[in-house]
Amino acid sequence: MNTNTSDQAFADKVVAPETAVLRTESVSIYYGAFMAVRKVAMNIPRHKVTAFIGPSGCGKSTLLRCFNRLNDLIPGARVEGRITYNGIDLYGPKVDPVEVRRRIGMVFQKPNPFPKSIYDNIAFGARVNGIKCDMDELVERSLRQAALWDEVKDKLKESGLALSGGQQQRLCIARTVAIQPEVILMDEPCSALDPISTLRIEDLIQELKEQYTIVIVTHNMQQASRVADMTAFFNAEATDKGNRFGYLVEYDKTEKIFQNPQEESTQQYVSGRFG
Ligand SMILES: Nc1ncnc2c1ncn2[C@@H]1O[C@H](COP(=O)(O)OP(=O)(O)OP(=O)(O)O)[C@@H](O)[C@H]1O
Repeated sequence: MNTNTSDQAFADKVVAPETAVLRTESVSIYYGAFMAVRKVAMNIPRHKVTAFIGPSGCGKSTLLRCFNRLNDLIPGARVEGRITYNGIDLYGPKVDPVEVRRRIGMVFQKPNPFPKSIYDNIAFGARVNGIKCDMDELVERSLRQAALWDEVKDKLKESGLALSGGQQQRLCIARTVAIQPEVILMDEPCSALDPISTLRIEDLIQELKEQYTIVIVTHNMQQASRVADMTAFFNAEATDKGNRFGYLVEYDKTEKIFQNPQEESTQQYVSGRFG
């Protein structure tokens, strides 16, 4: 196990702390007594795409969910160590998790539009989050940002559920950007989509990073190499009790992870030899 990746000084060399939006300091994550993720120290840079890769069960989604406190909703889940967002302790006593989720949005594996019109999919979330503006303008701007406007502009009153899977996922991205977050977390956003829809979402991710910081979990190695500026490789290791905990093996520029990784296990994983 690479001990550097639990060391803050090392994390600060990979991504300078002043350029980081999110920062984990020796973060371990538990479900009850089970430690799912062990001692992660990493900085997520602003206006870049960071990919989390690694075999199933190594804790990628668990860590991602902690970035917007979605794990709070799972009984028994808890975080040890510190996660900061723009220098503020995300789990501090004065921090409102609802506000955290407004600033740090999430797009899930399976597109999950509301059973409402395309228009209301965007307007509803914006209203609930107290955004007061010209709603027509916000709907158009968000759909344009999600590269969906041209396909839906003539049917805004139709159900979001009537769209194709790829369109639904772009609608979910439009809904997320409408709330004007700073960070967008994506948990395998293309795994339920066909290759063409996948490429559209990947193009969209490239455009969105101009304005947002993106963290994406993906099992698709080519996707990570295509979209991510930084890549974190996680793996799982067995404990004496037979449990497996996830840990960060290596985190660096995507090019380095794919072409010249430091750790042998990273090399094996990115070349498809395990996982
Ligand atoms: N709600 C939960 N309650 C208890 N254990 C959980 C829960 N969610 C995840 N785990 C456990 O935490 C560990 C990490 O799971 P997680 O889903 O974060 O991994 P992952 O790397 O994202 O996997 P995958 O690539 O398969 O999605 C696994 O052992 C999993 O069984």
